[in-house]
Amino acid sequence: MLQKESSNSKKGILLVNLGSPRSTDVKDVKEYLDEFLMDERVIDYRWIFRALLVQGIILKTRPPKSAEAYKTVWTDEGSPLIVITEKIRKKLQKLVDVPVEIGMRYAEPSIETGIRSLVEKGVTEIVLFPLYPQYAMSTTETVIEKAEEVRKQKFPEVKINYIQPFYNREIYINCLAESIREKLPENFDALQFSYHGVPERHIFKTDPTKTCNLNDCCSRENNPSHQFCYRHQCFKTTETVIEKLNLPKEKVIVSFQSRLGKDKWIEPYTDETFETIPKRGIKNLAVVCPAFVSDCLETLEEISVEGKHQFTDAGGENFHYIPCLNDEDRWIEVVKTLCEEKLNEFYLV
Ligand SMILES: C=CC1=C(C)c2cc3[nH]c(cc4nc(cc5[nH]c(cc1n2)c(C)c5CCC(=O)O)C(CCC(=O)O)=C4C)c(C)c3C=C
Ligand SMILES: [Fe+2]
Ligand SMILES: [Fe+2]
Repeated sequence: MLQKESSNSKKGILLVNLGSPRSTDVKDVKEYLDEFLMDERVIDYRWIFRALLVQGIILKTRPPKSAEAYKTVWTDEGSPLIVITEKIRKKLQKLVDVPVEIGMRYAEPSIETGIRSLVEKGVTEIVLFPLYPQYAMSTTETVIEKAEEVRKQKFPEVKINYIQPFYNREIYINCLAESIREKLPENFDALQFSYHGVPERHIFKTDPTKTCNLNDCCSRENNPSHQFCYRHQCFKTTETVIEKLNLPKEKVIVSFQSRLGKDKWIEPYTDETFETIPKRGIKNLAVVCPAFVSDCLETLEEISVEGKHQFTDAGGENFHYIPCLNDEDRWIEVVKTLCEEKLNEFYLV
């Protein structure tokens, strides 16, 4: 179906996610954080200042704390993020007749490892799928930059076609809405959409129009800045999902989690929201994290464990975490459709 008989080229799919440390040992967590935070698209300071902050400050204190957090979510098979990405791969592989591999932006299996595995199977044309619904410099952009660097240096004969952020694709929104609908508790006072945050500066930096003011601009229809505005894309995801769910806006909260450092990140902050909403009468809360397609440290520990404590300590009664899409069959169908669209584009060029 997807392999063209007459073509000499062989196609393949690479699913790319963020990546996790090799193990929960402090030295492995340190190595992972070093690679992650020294990425100029994550901590976007000049090299010398980034090195001073990351190697001089963060890596001196954070690794043991992060390692403890990872221990609370680690499974016998390994990091949830990698285990779930591998499950997605296996299910997708059953539905398509081209090889499917995974690659992580940080640590192993790396993007290079993934491309190499495909090349060893004879693949010359790759559809690379960054598994992030919304665009961010620290996610989609860094994945594409890294893959291009690896391709040019190690596999110049290979072509790569990139799947773009899919927050505005109806098939994805329908899938997410259905998944949430099935998991919502019968009674809840509010549904909170908690997205991973980014520093405000990142939004300004990637705005080609230099018009986004991080305010009403992000919610306005048809603004050319939206293509690279993570904040807009998170709001749009929420808006279209709640429309499908027929939920009134008054019952919905949007917030941004996981901030790091002293810079101003996009607001409101998830942890502060958990601590203030019980006082506004919200005692029964459902929470979903649509910036992640697979559960990971940031959902399983920061939200389901820490977030629940923050909410109940502040007077909240019931905290219901709604898992990510993970390897749900309807999500695998969406992954397949998005990959097939890009595989077919190879035939058009
Ligand atoms: C939408 C996805 C993500 C964005 C945007 C993002 C930006 C971002 N993250 C950090 C710092 C950290 N993130 C950490 C973990 C982590 N981040 C994402 C996704 C996004 N990050 C995921 C899926 C995970 C979990 C990985 C896992 O193994 O499960 C961590 C490490 C954990 C910790 O020590 O807290 C850090 C650090 C920055 C600075 C940033 C944007 C600038
Ligand atoms: Fe915006
Ligand atoms: Fe992160």
